[in-house]
Order: sequence, then C-alpha cells, then structure tokens
Amino acid sequence: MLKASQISGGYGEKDVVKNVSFELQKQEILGILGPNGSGKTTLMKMISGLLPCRSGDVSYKDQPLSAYSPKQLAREIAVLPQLHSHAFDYTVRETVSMGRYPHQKGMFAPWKSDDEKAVTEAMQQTGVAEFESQSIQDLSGGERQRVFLAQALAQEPKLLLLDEPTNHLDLSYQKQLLDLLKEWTDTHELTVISIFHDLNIASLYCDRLLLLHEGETVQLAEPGHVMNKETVERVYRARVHTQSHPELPKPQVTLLPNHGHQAPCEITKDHFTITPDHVHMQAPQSLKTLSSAVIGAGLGWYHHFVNRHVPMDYECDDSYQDMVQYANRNGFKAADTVGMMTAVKVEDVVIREYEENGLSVVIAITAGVGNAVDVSLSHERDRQATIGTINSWVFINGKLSDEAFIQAMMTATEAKVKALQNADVKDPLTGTLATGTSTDSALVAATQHGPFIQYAGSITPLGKLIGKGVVECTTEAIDIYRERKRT
Ligand SMILES: Nc1ncnc2c1ncn2[C@@H]1O[C@H](COP(=O)(O)OP(=O)(O)OP(=O)(O)O)[C@@H](O)[C@H]1O
Repeated sequence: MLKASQISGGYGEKDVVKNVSFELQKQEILGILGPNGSGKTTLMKMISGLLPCRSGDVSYKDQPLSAYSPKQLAREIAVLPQLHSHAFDYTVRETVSMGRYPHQKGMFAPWKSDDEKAVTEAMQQTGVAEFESQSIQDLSGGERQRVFLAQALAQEPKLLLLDEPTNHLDLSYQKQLLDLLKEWTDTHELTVISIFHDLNIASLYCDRLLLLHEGETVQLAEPGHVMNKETVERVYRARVHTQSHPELPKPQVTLLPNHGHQAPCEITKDHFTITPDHVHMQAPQSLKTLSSAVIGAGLGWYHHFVNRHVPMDYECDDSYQDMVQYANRNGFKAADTVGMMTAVKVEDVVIREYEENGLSVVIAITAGVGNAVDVSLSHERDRQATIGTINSWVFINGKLSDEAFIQAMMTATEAKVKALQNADVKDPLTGTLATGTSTDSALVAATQHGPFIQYAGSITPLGKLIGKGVVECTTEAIDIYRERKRT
C-alpha cells in the first residue's frame, strides 16, 4: 500500500524528520506517537504529499506520490488535519458533501445517488446527521471534529490520515470514532495512519505503533513492544507504570506523579473495632490491597475492611449488592471498602501484632470449620458451598512489590493449611485432613510506606512473620470455634 523509504525532510535547512521508513499493511491502523515537536505532523505532511521529502521517497500502490494528480490522490487518500478554531459558514451537510468532490467528474457534475448515499452514511455513522442543516460555526469543537471526519469518510478513501482525531471528543465519542474506524478497516477495506497523544488509546486501537523522538524512529512494532516502561520513560521523560488492559492483551500506561503520596502510617490492633455485627478495621489512609472479598476484590486501594457476621442460613441472590448496601448503611463507603462475610461469631476474631527486624504485620482471623474441605478430594462432592468460613487478614507495614503481594497471599494460605493440619481438622465427608473450608477468603493489605519488600515467600523475613502469625492466629481461632461448639 503506502511505503515510506528512508524519508527525511522539514522546513528551511533543518531536517525535522530523519530517515523514517515503514510499509503499511492493507487494512491496518498505524499509530504515530512521540512527544511534542518530535515531527509527527511533519511526517504526516510528507506522507500526504503536502511537504516534499528532502531525501527518500513515498510511494502509494508502488507508484511515487508525484505520479498521481491531486484529484487521483484524493480519491485514494483522505486527510483529517488537526482541528482549527476557524471554520467556514457552511452547513454540516454541505461540509460533508465536499468529501465527494474527488469522485465527481468536471466542475458541474450531477449529484448522483452514490454521492447521496456516501454523505448520508458518513453523517449517520459519525452522529452528525441531526445537525445537518446547522452551520458548522455553531457547533462545539467535538461536533465539528465529527463533521470533518464524516467529510473524510464520505470521500470513501482507501487510506485515511488523521492528526489527533480524538482531540476535543469526550470519552464516549472517542470510543465511537475509533470503533467506527476499526469497523471501516474491515467493512470498507480502509487503512489508517493516525497521530495520537494518548498512548493508551493508541495501544488499544492500533495494530502497530511508530514512536518518534526528535524526528527519528525509536520503534516501529506492535503496541506490546513499543509501550514498555523504559522506552516510554526515556522518550517522554516522565515516570510511568505499565500494566495490561483488564480485557485485552494491550499494555496501558499510567503516569506516576510527584504529588499525592500519602503520609506514613502504621497499622496496629487499635485500628480495629469489634461489634456483634462485624469486625471493622479503619486504616488511617488507603491501603494497597489484594483480596478475594465479596466487595473490593482484586487489587485496589481501600480504607475500610469489614468482616460481617451473617446467619448460618444466609442466602442471597446477590451477595455483592447486599454487601454494598451493608457497607453504605454502616457508614463505610462501599467503593472504599473490602467486605467479607462469615457465619462465625465475629467477636471471636483473633487479632495479633507481629514484629521482627524492623518489619511488622497485624493478623486478624475468624475461623469456622463446619464446612471443612479436603481440596484434593473436593471433586467428589456435589454439595453447594455453604457459609462456614476462615477469613484471613494480613496487614503489612511496608512497601510491597506486586510479586510480594502474591507471595504473601500464598504464604498466608500455606500457613492456614498448616494450622488446619495441626488442629486435625477433617473434611466431614471424606474423613481426610481438611485444607480449608468451602468459602474461605483472604486479604493482604499494605501501607506502601517504610521498608521496600520485594519478596514474601515462606523463607523471606516477611514470609516468616506471616507464616508464624497466620498459623498461631488460625489455630487459636479454631480452638475458640470448637470451644463455642462444645458449650
Ligand atoms: N511550518 C513550520 N516551519 C518551521 N518549523 C516548523 C513548522 N512546523 C513545525 N515546525 C517545527 O518542526 C518541529 C516538529 O513539528 P511537528 O509539528 O511536526 O511536531 P509534532 O510531533 O507534530 O508536535 P505536536 O505533538 O506538538 O503536535 C518543531 O520543532 C516545530 O517547531
């Protein structure tokens, strides 16, 4: 399709774009990224033939751009430049209709049904049909942007060149526009080159990214290769964190600002309140949390931690909503709360502090073992899970890496299993040693201040504290539970 071979060019004596090469695949979306002034717009002008290349060449369908007349080129390639504030006093329909000019033969060519169809379809798909009789001067920046996109689409190009198309668009229209472009690459065999400032949007929608720095190619590859922490930090001179998108295998970049760091704090037993209804730990500030709770599950930052007592026969179609309402009713905002449930009496919770070598943790366990399960034989059971739960909370005064969070969870789970073995808890169905109950839940939360803790496996300093603490607290909680059952 379009091929740029070692192109250099710019303004005056200076080369702004230096030795850039790429070959477009048909129907792909290629994103051009780079900091301000890195030469993105200049490159786009060179690709579209607006600015000549000082060296190298651009070809389209194996012919140099110069071999095409402007009208021939306009039938193949549409350009949507950055939106400018000035606009002529045309109606939306008139503006979109101008996109048909390259397809018309002669100055006074008749308006054909193909033209009408292309204009109507483009206006409908970009959501501007409702404004068709209005002057584009009376539209908002985002609406105007969509009108010019409609004009470019009405042109029915094979290649669309866009300069920051989502500028001025709200979240919903950004998504609509890019979903539409993606769809057109399939349905209309469209190929797209687009400049983006938003790395995350570019990563989500582009097949490949061309990252520029001072006019040179840093990388030309799939988003997963281009959007790595080191490259982005070096080129954009900003601290970032990269992680994967929650639904797609596409990297996403988060800025790490200099401000907003929380003051140091330390979790102690004093932060816990115990009522007949729940155990509540209110942290002095949000804690980074990994949990399998009913609400606030997964990784996040939370302020309130609630272990709620529910009756043995608790049944609810939507325990998530039930827990949200419970949190809100009790004055903990659900969005700021990790909430678990247990049928055991919550005043039997065992809470202890452990400290060694400058590390400290607080562990809180409620244990009911009526539904104990041997996980190695659970495939033989057909009973539904009922409430009878070991809820394990591990609060860490320290700054954990992601791997330390996961290892802390593993270590706490291994320690829980060991406590069950020590207490000789059996799966009532199989008569074998239990490894947990059918509805156990676990939480690891950290202040993210103080010593940096990279690992939390069983033989690390933190792992040793968690192992000892969880075994001791779980063992005691099981003893209390059994004592209550006996009396
Ligand atoms: N018409 C021009 N005449 C002279 N220099 C120009 C002209 N247009 C751009 N430049 C310069 O060329 C360099 C690259 O500009 P360009 O607009 O291509 O960057 P960009 O990556 O698109 O930037 P931005 O992200 O800010 O839009 C800049 O230093 C700019 O000042």
